[in-house]
Amino acid sequence: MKILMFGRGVISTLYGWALEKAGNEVDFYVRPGRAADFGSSVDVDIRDGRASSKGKPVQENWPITLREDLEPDHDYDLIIVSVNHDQLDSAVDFLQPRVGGATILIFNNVWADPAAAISRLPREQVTWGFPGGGGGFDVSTLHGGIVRSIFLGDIDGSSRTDRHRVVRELFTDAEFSISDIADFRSWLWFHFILDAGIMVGWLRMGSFDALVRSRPALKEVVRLIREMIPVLTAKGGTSRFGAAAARFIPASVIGFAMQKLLTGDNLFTFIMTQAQNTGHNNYKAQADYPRDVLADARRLGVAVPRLEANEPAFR
Ligand SMILES: NC(=O)C1=CN([C@@H]2O[C@H](COP(=O)(O)OP(=O)(O)OC[C@H]3O[C@@H](n4cnc5c(N)ncnc54)[C@H](OP(=O)(O)O)[C@@H]3O)[C@@H](O)[C@H]2O)C=CC1
Ligand SMILES: CC(C)(CO)C(=O)C(=O)O
Repeated sequence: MKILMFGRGVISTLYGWALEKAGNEVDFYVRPGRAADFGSSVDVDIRDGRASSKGKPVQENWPITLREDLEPDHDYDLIIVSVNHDQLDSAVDFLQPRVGGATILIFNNVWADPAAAISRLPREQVTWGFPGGGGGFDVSTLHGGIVRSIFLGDIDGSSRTDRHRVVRELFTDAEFSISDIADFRSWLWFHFILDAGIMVGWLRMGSFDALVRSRPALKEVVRLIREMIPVLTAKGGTSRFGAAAARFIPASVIGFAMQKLLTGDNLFTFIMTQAQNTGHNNYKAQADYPRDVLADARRLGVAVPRLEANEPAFR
């Protein structure tokens, strides 16, 4: 398959690498003028969790093809968009006259209404997913990892199309396993709330390491997540299993489980540590999550006193 990764960010590079190794042709679209900054290869220093749960170490210099334009009659089969949630609008603006016959996979956080966010694209060409991996760039070296699982979801029937099936096959052929999510809009919003809670804790404690070492700080993250769930439902989402668990299981129990997961010798901890150590999550990237949830809470009249009390950390 001929694939265009939109941007040369962390997720697009990780999954572009995996998909090219699986036999696909992969190019990157970058903003005009950026190709020279990025150069013609990436130093990859990652763990590949498809073969083993701890991840097989990979270190290589990977030659890549960057392009600074995209003609409307291009012949890409698939365009994978993985940008920061506040960049999705501009990505859609760019792609709207240039979709051609390609399937678009939106593969990032979304806090807007997903259907509205892509309303300028041909709806039947759009599929939805979310990465399981992550990390960050240290200058031109990519540090992080991919886990075996990726998420593919349904928004308004999008998972019943042939295009969705082709995307599914692409990832399974590349040795990924798929977690299918029926109500992906609620899943995306719950995931965003999780990130918002973690980012408040991270900002307050000064680092991800400090956050995961502190049981009280993790407990506070759980309480924040719990408080934000009504924002998700006020937006029209439903309280899924994760949200229900966050609501009814005591914060101390979830805090304990989070600490076990986030300090353990596992690929997830490794990925988060790489994201932290490379400075991938700068202040803006962290503060955007709780700030956007708070803005919607205020707009929808949902009381979030705990989040408001933490506002100085992310204003
Ligand atoms: N990194 C991680 O550990 C994880 C990230 N995610 C999620 O995945 C998504 C992507 O994250 P990540 O890859 O880390 O982000 P990055 O900031 O590394 O990558 C985004 C890339 O998209 C480019 N881009 C954005 N808008 C445009 C545009 N209009 N034209 C051209 N290029 C554009 C950016 O370019 P520029 O720099 O020039 O703006 C950047 O290179 C986010 O939603 C994130 O929350 C999910 C799990 C883990
Ligand atoms: C891992 C994290 C919080 C930051 O890198 C992220 O972007 C995500 O999970 O959505």
